Amino acid sequence: MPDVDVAVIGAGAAGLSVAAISANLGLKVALIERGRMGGDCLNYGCVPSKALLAAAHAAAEARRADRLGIRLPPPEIDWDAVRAHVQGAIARIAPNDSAERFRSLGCEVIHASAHFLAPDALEVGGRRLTFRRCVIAAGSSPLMPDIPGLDGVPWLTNETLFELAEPPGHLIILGGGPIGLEMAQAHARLGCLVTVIEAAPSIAAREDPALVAGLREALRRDGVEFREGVKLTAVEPLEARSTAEAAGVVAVLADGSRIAGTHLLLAVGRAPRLAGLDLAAGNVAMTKHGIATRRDLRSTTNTRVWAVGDIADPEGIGPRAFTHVASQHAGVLVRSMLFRLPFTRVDYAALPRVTYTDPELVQVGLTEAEAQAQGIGGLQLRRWSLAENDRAIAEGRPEGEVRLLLDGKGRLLGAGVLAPRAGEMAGMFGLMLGRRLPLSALAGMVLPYPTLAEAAKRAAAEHYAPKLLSPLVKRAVSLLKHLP
Ligand SMILES: Cc1cc2nc3c(=O)[nH]c(=O)nc-3n(C[C@H](O)[C@H](O)[C@H](O)COP(=O)(O)OP(=O)(O)OC[C@H]3O[C@@H](n4cnc5c(N)ncnc54)[C@H](O)[C@@H]3O)c2cc1C
Ligand SMILES: NC(=O)c1ccc[n+]([C@@H]2O[C@H](COP(=O)([O-])OP(=O)(O)OC[C@H]3O[C@@H](n4cnc5c(N)ncnc54)[C@H](O)[C@@H]3O)[C@@H](O)[C@H]2O)c1
Repeated sequence: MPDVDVAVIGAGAAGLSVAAISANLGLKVALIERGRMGGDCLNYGCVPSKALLAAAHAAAEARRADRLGIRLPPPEIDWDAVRAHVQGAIARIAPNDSAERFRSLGCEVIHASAHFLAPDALEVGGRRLTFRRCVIAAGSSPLMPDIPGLDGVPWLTNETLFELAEPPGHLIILGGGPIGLEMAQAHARLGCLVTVIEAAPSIAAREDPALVAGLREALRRDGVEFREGVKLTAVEPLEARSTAEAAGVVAVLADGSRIAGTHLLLAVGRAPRLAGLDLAAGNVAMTKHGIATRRDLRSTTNTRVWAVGDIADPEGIGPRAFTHVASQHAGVLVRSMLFRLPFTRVDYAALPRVTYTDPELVQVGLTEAEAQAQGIGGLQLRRWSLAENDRAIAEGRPEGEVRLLLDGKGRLLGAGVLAPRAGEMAGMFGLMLGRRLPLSALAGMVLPYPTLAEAAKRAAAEHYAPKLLSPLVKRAVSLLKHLP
């Protein structure tokens, strides 16, 4: 008999969900974590980043309150108190992810590193643990770019950024993806100088360029400097010239320019945490993106093994590093691994992405560029500007836009939004795309007035407006008016 029914490697968002469901269904579960319970999202990712952004947004709100007739003095940033807020948010959520909670659910929680000994056995803290099924949920870590000089300078990643005892004087951020952009705005609004260096021609290159342009402008207003489409060729240490001056880093760019900063944040993507798992001993195939799985998240080479969360590389669609993907994966695993239901597959067609800047950038489904790359013809775009949304006007924030992408038959392919708190609209688009609802469902929805989400409804209604006001319809109405 194996020691456990399910061995879960990693207690981050993905591993915790799988362990909780398996234990609740009465299975014998070992949950193995070598670091902090809760993984990246709780300790070094979503929670601290959103808590820091909340403080930054409060400072920005105080600075721009005069647009509403409220004059406030410039906000004073108490860095220690901001850090206490960030750590307090983590501490408040931590009990949900704690070893105590998972023990109370019936899991054996083991604080150790796990690696494979055989296709049905792990070594965990010097002990051989045999399993019926193993779920690899070891996550991802920051990708280390190959930059000359990096060994000789101090640098930060999301694992160390939230522990800074003092605010950075000038934060240089390498990478203009969601981590880079969120942290750029957070630090700029908290009073730091910030420069973002992005090697690709544009920040957030995967997103709709029209919405990215609006976001870039908003971040510039906060004081963020951008260097896009230029590579970093080297980094050099910057010696402090006096005790009053901070030491730091000089970024040398391919165009010859040099940017001197106090801190360097690396935010150039993620790498799967494959090292040390000894996957060969477990007969588990990997790719450079993670554990090679089928679309039901089962290993392509070891039928006892599944992978979830950032480390899973499902064939044909690849990994996605989001906490909501980790929970989607857990749902797939319940059906595929526990209930053995056939035809269970991961599908990202309705997956929302939100960059939690202010305004927030949302994309659900395809962007225009992605649809064109797939060869989808007859594309139509329906837009509604937040400048024409009553709530946005009332709040003095008429900025941003909703962009709905439709196919030739008027079916929704994707939705992009730039607006304050736009993430709150993402679920609505996810439901539309996930359930393949017709566009008329959105256009005919009764939404509370005044809300920002009405901009989405108006964009959808734009699709029907020409038909509704056509000469044929007008003629029909003029005939119908004669009826009693
Ligand atoms: C700064 C930042 C902000 C983010 N913001 C968001 C956001 O707003 N929304 C969103 O959806 N996503 C966000 N993400 C992404 C999100 O954090 C990840 O997608 C999510 O944490 C992945 O969960 P996971 O369980 O796959 O991996 P992890 O959370 O990394 O957990 C894996 C765990 O496995 C452990 N482990 C690894 N190897 C072993 C081993 N051999 N033995 C034992 N234990 C092991 C690790 O210690 C770790 O705790 C953010 C990420 C970052 C970095
Ligand atoms: N709001 C959210 O949901 C959220 C927030 C943060 C992170 N995340 C997740 O974490 C993942 C990782 O985030 P990320 O921002 O580190 O990665 P990313 O891969 O999304 O973006 C990295 C950026 O760095 C650029 N880059 C790569 N190498 C470079 C170099 N040498 N010099 C300059 N630029 C370079 C890339 O072109 C890209 O724009 C995201 O893809 C996302 O899945 C999500």
